[in-house]
Amino acid sequence: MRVLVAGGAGYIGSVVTAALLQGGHEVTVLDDLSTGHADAVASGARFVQASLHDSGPVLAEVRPEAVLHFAAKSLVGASQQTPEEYWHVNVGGSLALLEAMRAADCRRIVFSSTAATYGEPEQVPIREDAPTRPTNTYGATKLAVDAMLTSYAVAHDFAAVSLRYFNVAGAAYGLGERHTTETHLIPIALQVAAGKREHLTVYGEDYPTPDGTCIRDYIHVEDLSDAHLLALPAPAAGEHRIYNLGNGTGFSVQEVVDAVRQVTGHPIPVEVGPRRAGDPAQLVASSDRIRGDLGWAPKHTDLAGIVGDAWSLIS
Ligand SMILES: NC(=O)c1ccc[n+]([C@@H]2O[C@H](COP(=O)([O-])OP(=O)(O)OC[C@H]3O[C@@H](n4cnc5c(N)ncnc54)[C@H](O)[C@@H]3O)[C@@H](O)[C@H]2O)c1
Ligand SMILES: O=c1ccn([C@@H]2O[C@H](COP(=O)(O)OP(=O)(O)O[C@H]3O[C@H](CO)[C@@H](O)[C@H](O)[C@H]3O)[C@@H](O)[C@H]2O)c(=O)[nH]1
Repeated sequence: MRVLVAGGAGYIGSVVTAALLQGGHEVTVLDDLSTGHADAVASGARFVQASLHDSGPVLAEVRPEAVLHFAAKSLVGASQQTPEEYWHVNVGGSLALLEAMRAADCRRIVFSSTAATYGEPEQVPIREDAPTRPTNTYGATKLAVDAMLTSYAVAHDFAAVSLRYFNVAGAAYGLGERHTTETHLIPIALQVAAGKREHLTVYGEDYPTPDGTCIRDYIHVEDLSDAHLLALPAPAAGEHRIYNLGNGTGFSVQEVVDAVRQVTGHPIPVEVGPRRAGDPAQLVASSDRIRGDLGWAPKHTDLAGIVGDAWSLIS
């Protein structure tokens, strides 16, 4: 397939770009490099530096058969400080991309949605039919794009899939997390192990969880990438599917820190700070729907293995 990968210079998009190339697809990456890196784009892909808001001419020229849409602002904490940026990029940018697709007669899309669309869950593991009540602006913007995709499927015959990722981690194809200002738990803990930071701050230990720290479901980026390749051809025209993607096992912040200590052999000094605004206590996925529909199954479910793959790029 001839595909356009929006946000393909970022962490997850660059891994999926490498997998698409390996699968024989023809790939153009569109990315404004606001948080991505041109050198993360695999050499077999064409790279165009452009914003989602200016995607019209790019799609008109490339004429892709499908789009994989990773481009977004994606930090829970920052979305509470500068919500306008999140609405502008995530919702305004996605609308511009969908309109560029319509103009180029491209109606197949896989979108990076998130566990943050659910908010504080009533039940774990979280299924796709759980209530969506985001506790932060980031989740609200992603939920708005999910709704946009349903409308475009109904009104404009789009074939769409929203993949609601839980916490993505690990590395593949020599590509890992590389954010200029890192905010994610595992890379920060690894930076402490590598001596690049003095300590890790745990954001709250008064949550209603067994050890008081937040619980998340960590999914390996390679398993996530497999899901994209399965999802790409799956929906029919007029269909919008939603799939959760996680391992189905929750680990607390404390357990992640312990795994990093074990994998790296370094002490990880920890300070306890206040809660981070917008963080739900517990997010754990049920991925039964994608397992049943598409036969997806994660291969890397062991936390130490996921941490070890990320560490191998740093150490
Ligand atoms: N990392 C996670 O744990 C996680 C979990 C759930 C969902 N997601 C979603 O997955 C996607 C990829 O996340 P990531 O961790 O790889 O983030 P990332 O920041 O590494 O990648 C995002 C990419 O999009 C590009 N981009 C941002 N705004 C753009 C714009 N207006 N026009 C063109 N390009 C733009 C950035 O330059 C970057 O290369 C995001 O949509 C994110 O919301 C990530
Ligand atoms: O220095 C740190 C960094 C994080 N945390 C905690 O660790 C957990 C994980 O945080 P982080 O790695 O920042 O990921 P999330 O905020 O859970 O968000 C990720 O996972 C979401 C899905 O669950 C995605 O939607 C987001 O895009 C992605 O950034 C949270 O409880 C944080 O409070 C700390 O205690 N200290």
